[in-house]
Amino acid sequence: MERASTAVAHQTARFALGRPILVLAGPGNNGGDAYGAAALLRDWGHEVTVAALGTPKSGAAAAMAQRWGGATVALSQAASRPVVVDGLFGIGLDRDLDADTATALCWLVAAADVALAIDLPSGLDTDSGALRGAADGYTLTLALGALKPAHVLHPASTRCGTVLLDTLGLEAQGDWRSVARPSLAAPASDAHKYSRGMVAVIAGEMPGAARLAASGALHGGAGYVVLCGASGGADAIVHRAHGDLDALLEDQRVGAIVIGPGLGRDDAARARLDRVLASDRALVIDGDALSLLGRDLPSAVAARRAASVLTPHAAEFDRCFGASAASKIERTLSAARQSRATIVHKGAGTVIATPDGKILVAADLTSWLSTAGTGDVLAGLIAARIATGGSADEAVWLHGRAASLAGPAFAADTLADHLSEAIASCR
Ligand SMILES: NC(=O)C1=CN([C@@H]2O[C@H](COP(=O)(O)OP(=O)(O)OC[C@H]3O[C@@H](n4cnc5c(N)ncnc54)[C@H](OP(=O)(O)O)[C@@H]3O)[C@@H](O)[C@H]2O)[C@@H](O)CC1
Ligand SMILES: [K+]
Repeated sequence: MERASTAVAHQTARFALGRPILVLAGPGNNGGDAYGAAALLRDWGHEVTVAALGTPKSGAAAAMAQRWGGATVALSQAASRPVVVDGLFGIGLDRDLDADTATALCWLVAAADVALAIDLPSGLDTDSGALRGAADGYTLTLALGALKPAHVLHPASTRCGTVLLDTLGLEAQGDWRSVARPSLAAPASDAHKYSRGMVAVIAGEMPGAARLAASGALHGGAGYVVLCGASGGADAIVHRAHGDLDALLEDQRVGAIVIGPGLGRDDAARARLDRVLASDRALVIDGDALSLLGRDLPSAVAARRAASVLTPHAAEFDRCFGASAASKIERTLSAARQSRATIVHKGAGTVIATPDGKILVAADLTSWLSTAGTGDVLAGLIAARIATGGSADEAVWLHGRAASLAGPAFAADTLADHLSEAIASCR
């Protein structure tokens, strides 16, 4: 707590630039950090007011309140100040903020020029990222010890402002990371279309979706893309008939296969899916393929010899793994272990988990991605990265970057056109 309050005081001083500071102190150790920071800031010459909610419950927090030693006002009576430091609740919040607390907090944060949250904005559920009365408008959140799921999971992450981490010298190593810009090399000087990575996309009832996936693969860096079961367009994608499926599955040059976008859910689709699942090719399983398998998916995929990547959105995830109140991070990790597959759990805040327990989170994806067809492009892009020796998280980063480059209200058809520029930024 000494280290936490010192870190909070330093960060507050950097942003306050001499302006009056209001510190909000709750009853737990988050409040302890707040009292300690208030005492330091006062000792450094800042004008500090403390608004208290309840009285400190732990010995450490009580000691910090004693160190402050000055007057406190009740939260409900606090006047706004240009700088507000929120130390009401952190990771110990276990129920919604009551209405009076939420109202006072929202008003004080909105009225401030700078609002800093200690560890987390008060009123966020740490593990699930749900809102439990939190205010909007924080400038920054100083995460203490380690990042928590609420810092990256939607909707909580949208309330944090800029998140800074102070590890406080603790060994609280998180088992997850943020998806980061990958380093991608240009193809080797002797590369040819097959060595660059060959991707096959299996089409079905709605060939447009499969074509989007093929386009994602082609523009995502694959050297050769086959679209199986859809007729031609004027591009570099090679078209094959459904009758060629078995030959494709035997072709050792095929580095990854996409199945699901526009596949359909009839008997023919199911038969194709079963043949593909039985192959020893790396698979990206998306859309209709996930829905066709439903609750049989974990065992069907776990039995495969080759790598599988599953790309469900929230409803598909529930369909395959069942609904649960656990956090998106926990659920995705458990699903990856169960199915022995990499899971790209899409949504506002995409969570990626691998069977060996690696977790990556992409928090800051543009909300313009929420349009039909972008998931198809992602499925093809993942296949391209895998076929070229890369990983699903590289594809998630490139997809997010291409979406940012595409600007507002883009159509999925044009998303792949921005992948070249996204890849160019990965040297
Ligand atoms: N752990 C570490 O390594 C470090 C932790 N550190 C700091 O400690 C913080 C965690 O402290 P914490 O565990 O005391 O929890 P905290 O968030 O202060 O609140 C719990 C209190 O609130 C209460 N309460 C709960 N919900 C409520 C509600 N809706 N409305 C009203 N009351 C509610 C609950 O009591 P209850 O009423 O349930 O009996 C309890 O009294 C952490 O975020 C970080 O800042 C750093 O100092 C250094 C390293
Ligand atoms: K807080």
